[in-house]
Amino acid sequence: MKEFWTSMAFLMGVFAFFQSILHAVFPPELRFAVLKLFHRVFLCFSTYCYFDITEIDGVNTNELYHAVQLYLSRSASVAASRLSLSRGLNSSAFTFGLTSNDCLVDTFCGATATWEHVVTQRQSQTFSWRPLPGEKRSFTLRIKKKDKPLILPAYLDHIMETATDLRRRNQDRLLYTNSRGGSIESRVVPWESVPFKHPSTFDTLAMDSSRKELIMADLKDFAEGKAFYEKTGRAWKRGYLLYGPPGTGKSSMIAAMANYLGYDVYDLELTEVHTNSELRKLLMKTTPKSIIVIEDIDCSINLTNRSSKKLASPYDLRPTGGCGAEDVHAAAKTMTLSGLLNFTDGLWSCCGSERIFVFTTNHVEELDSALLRSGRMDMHILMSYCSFPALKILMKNYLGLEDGELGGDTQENCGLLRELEEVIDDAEITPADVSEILIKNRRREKREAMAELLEALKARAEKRKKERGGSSATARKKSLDDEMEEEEEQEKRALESPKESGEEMDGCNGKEEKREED
Ligand SMILES: Nc1ncnc2c1ncn2[C@@H]1O[C@H](COP(=O)(O)OP(=O)(O)OP(=O)(O)O)[C@@H](O)[C@H]1O
Ligand SMILES: [Mg+2]
Repeated sequence: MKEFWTSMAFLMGVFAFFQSILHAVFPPELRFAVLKLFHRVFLCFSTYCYFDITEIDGVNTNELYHAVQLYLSRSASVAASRLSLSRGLNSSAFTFGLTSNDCLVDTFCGATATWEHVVTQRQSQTFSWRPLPGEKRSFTLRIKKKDKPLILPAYLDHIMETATDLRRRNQDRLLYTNSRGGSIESRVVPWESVPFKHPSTFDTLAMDSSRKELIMADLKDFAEGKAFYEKTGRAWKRGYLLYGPPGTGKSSMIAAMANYLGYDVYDLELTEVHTNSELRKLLMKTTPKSIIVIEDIDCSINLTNRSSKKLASPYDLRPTGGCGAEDVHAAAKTMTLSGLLNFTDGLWSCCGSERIFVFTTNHVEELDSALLRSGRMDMHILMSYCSFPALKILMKNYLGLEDGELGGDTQENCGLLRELEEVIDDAEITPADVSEILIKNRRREKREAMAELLEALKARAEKRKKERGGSSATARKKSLDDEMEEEEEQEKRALESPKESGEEMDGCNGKEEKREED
C-alpha cells in the first residue's frame, strides 16, 4: 500500500512539474499531445497495468462497477478505517463500501490486485439525455503486467460471481405468485412478489432423520453441481414430487428446501394459466436459484388430456380424425400436460439454470404415468403419517424437550415415551394434527403435555381400529351380499329362460365348432 502511495505521489509530482513547464512554453494542443505521449511512455516502462471501471459506461450503468463495489464490501468491512454504509431495497443486510479515493488490496491466485475508488466532480456542461450524478465514480484496478494473463479474465468472472452471490444473500428472498387474475399475456410483469419469510427449516421438519439427510445431501449436490451438469450435458435443474395425505408437511418441506438453499420460490397457480404459451412466458420470467412449485398437481390441470383419443400423440396436438385446423387452434389455446412437461423437462426447461421443480399431490395414484416416469421427477418423496422419530422432533419444537429427555434418560419420561412409541403408528395421525395437540398444551408442564398427547393418540388409535374393523366388516358383508345377489340372479335366469341359457352354451359351442372348421 505504502509503495502504491509513494509511486502515486511521485507520479503526481512529475506530472505537475511537466505541466507547469508545458503551460509556460507550448500552446494548448501541443501541450495535450506531449502529456499524452508522456503518459504512454510512463505506462510502457511501468511494471503495472491499470484498468478503469467507471460507474456509467456511455449512457448505460456499468454492471461491473456495482459488482466490484459489492465484491470489495466483503473485505472493506475489516480492512478499511473509513467506510460508506448502505442498505439496498428489499434487503435486510448492510453493505460496506470504500469511500472516495480509498484503496484496498486483494489477492487472487497468488497475484496482488490494488483497487482504488476514484471520485471526481462531473463537468457541469456535459450534455446527456439522462440525468447523470454530480460525481464521476470509478474503480481503478492495478495489477502487475506479468500477472495480467494469469488472472484476467478469471478474476473479473470471480468478482461477478461473488457479487451475484452476495447480492442474493443480502436480499430478502421472495415468494412469487402468478395468481392475480386477468390474462398473463397482457401483463408486463407476470409474477408478483412478497418477501419470503417462512420459518420452516429441516431442523423443525418432523421426519425421519435419515430421509431428511438424504434430501439435504441431494439438494446440496444439486446446488454445487454446476460443473457436473455441464460435463454431462444435462440442464441444471431437478424435480421433486412430494406426495402424501394432507397435513403431512409437503408445503413445510418446500419452505425448508428454499431456506436451506437460499432460493426464491415461485408458486405457480396452474388454474390461472390458460395456454401453453402463457406457461412458457412465466417460465422465461423466473430467475435462477429458484424453486418452482406446483401444489396439488392432480387438482390443477386435467392430467388425462395426454391420453385423450382426439390427440395423435401425447406431444402432438394435431387431432387424429380429419378436421384439423380448428382443433389445432383450439388445442393451442389450452394448457396441456405435454405443455407442462415441456415446461419442466423439454427444451424450454433449459432457459435459465439452477432451478428446482416441486410438484405436490395428495393422490399420487391419480397422476398420469408420464409425470411419474423415471427421469421426469428425480425424487419421489412420501410425506406420511407421524412416525416416532418425527413425533420426537415435534415434541422438541413445541414443548422444548431436550435431547436427553427425549432419549428416555429421565425415569418418568421413559414410560411415557415407550407408550407413545407403541401407539403412534396405530394412531395414523398427521404431523399437522400432532402439532395442533401440542400447541394447545404448550403452556402446561412437559410431562402433563406428553400425557395429554398420549391420551389423544390412544383415542385416535382406538378410532382407527374401529374404522378398520368396521370397514373390513362392511367389505365382508358387501362381498357376501354380492355373492348372494349373483347366485339369485343365476337361479332366476336358469328358471326363467332355460332355452336362452342353452343357446348361450350352444352359441359358444357353435363358435368352437366354427373355429375348428376354420
Ligand atoms: N412434517 C412436518 N413437520 C413439521 N410440521 C409439520 C409437518 N407436517 C405438518 N406440519 C405442520 O402442519 C401444518 C400444515 O402442514 P403443511 O401445510 O406443510 O402440510 P401439507 O402436506 O402441505 O398439507 P396439504 O396437502 O393440505 O397442502 C404446518 O404449518 C406445520 O406446522
Ligand atoms: Mg400444502
